[in-house]
Amino acid sequence: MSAQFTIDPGYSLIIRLNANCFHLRSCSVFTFSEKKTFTESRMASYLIRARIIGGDIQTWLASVLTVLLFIVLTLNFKAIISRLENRWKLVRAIDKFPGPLKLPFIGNAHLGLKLRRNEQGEFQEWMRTMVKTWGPLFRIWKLDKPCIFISSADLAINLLKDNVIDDKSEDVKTFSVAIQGVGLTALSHEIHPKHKKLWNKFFNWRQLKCFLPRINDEGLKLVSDIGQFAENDLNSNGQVFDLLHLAIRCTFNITCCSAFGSEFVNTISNEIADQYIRDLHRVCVNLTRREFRPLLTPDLIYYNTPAGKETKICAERGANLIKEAIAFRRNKRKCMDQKPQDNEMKCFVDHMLDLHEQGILTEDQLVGELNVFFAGGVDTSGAVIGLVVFHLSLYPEHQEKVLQELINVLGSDFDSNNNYSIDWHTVKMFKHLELCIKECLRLYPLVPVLPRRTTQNIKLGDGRVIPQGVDTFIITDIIHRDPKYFPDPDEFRPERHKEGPIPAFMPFSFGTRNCIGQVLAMVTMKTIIAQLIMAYRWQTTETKDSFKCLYQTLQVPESVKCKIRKRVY
Ligand code: HEM
Repeated sequence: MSAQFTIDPGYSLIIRLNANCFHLRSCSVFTFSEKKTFTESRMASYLIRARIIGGDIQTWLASVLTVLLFIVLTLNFKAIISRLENRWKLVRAIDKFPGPLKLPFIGNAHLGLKLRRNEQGEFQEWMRTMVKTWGPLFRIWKLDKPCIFISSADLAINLLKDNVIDDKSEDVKTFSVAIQGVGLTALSHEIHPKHKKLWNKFFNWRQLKCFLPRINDEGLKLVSDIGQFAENDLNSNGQVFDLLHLAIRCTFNITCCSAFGSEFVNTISNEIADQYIRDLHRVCVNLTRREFRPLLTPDLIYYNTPAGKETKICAERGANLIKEAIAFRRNKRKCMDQKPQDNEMKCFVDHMLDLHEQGILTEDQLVGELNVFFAGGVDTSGAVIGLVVFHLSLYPEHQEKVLQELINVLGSDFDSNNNYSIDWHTVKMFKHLELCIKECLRLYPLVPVLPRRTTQNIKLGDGRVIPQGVDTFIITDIIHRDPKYFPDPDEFRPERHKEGPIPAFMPFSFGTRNCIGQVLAMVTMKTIIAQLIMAYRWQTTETKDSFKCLYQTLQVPESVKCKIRKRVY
């Protein structure tokens, strides 16, 4: 006799489909409006129906997904295997280079935790210790990403010359996104050449010559501004002041003028300019720190930390200034009868707006390129002016030599009112000054680490390979003190550059990603320093050992404490 089941009205028969491997809510429901009695065989037929029309929507979805996943996995099996194989090859290739013990999942991320929290020197010390411990070619695992650090001068020269590390490392790209400045510095090696050509059209001699009068004016303004600190009495104690900020403020105006035109410079108050300089500094410090703490890599984590929030605010303020400047120039162009022609004083924004109007640049690219130009020009030349004046104060014999050269070159242009202006022709004749600038850039390269990425597999002499797509950092700071190329490397000896270019000297880098602003920077630095040296006799209260640089994206002096006395001719 078969068993019987009774179900009252309103009750449901729920049949669970245990066959389902996902253990989802895989049930079939039969609801009855009147009392029902089933025999065992009838119940079995319900069971079969339930299996056939099978479960609810999730069950169907899960089954479909399973099938799809299966198809995708089968089709991509080869790709997955080849990815795993590539990863394995990459790990094997990178681990042939020496480096600290790597931990599972985090690699060497824990090393960043050891960095001291002070800004000055922490990364330099870290870098020097690593080079001492692991040699001129070592690797670091930043979470799962490998990085190769190079401080061998010969290898660096070859890599830069052969243009095989012409992409930019991940951190440059992150940096550019953070400052809303995805421009020339961060572009991938595929599109970079096209944009460099666009920039090069602007950076020609004729164009740069047009900026000299403005550079002269800003230099004279600086000379006049620091007049308040000058001592006339030979023996009295002069007032000590910090030249660094004033010099950066001067190059801020020069960059602003070459980027956006002199009308826009005149609309910028001291507060806004100072704020921009401070913001740029904070962003550089914060983002460099972030690079050394890979656990802060995800934006979601970083931008919720105090440093991340500060970075965002500072970067946004900077980008807004650039957008304001573009809007200002657009309005100005609307009011102009004629746009400036090529042989007239054209600022960088005009050049870029022309390209935008021709459909060559998008609005984002326009903002990005101008942001890079501005950030690239503000902190750089100003910091080096401070650096050079400090060294000329520390080594009075070189200050005297520079002065004699200036007097010889400028001749009758050099009148008693200090109303001299330096032209394109004379600036090239400041030879000893140029040697001093080069020697300062050797001892304190402004970009102490060149952050690149390999664009192909690079086979080294000993058979090891740096695979394509690996972040590669060239430590110019150490290369510039290689005794093979620079005997007595810690000595300030400008004459070492007299014989012509030294291959391991790379303050502006070389190859396709070299500094596009180097001529503008050199002309600016030479003009301003010449004016400062002609107007005043410089002394410093610091010593070679007490002088400190901040070592982050850029290596800039912490301060340049000086005393000056007006020169009488
Ligand atoms: C003393 C002053 C300067 C120094 C020492 C300097 C140094 C450098 C270095 C070393 C690089 C190459 C980084 C690399 O190889 O990865 C570079 C790139 C660059 N610099 Fe300068 N720079 C200076 C001034 C300027 C100025 C005044 C500007 C602009 C107005 C500028 C704009 C740029 C740009 C746009 C790049 C990227 C070039 C590219 O990727 O093709 N720099 N600079």
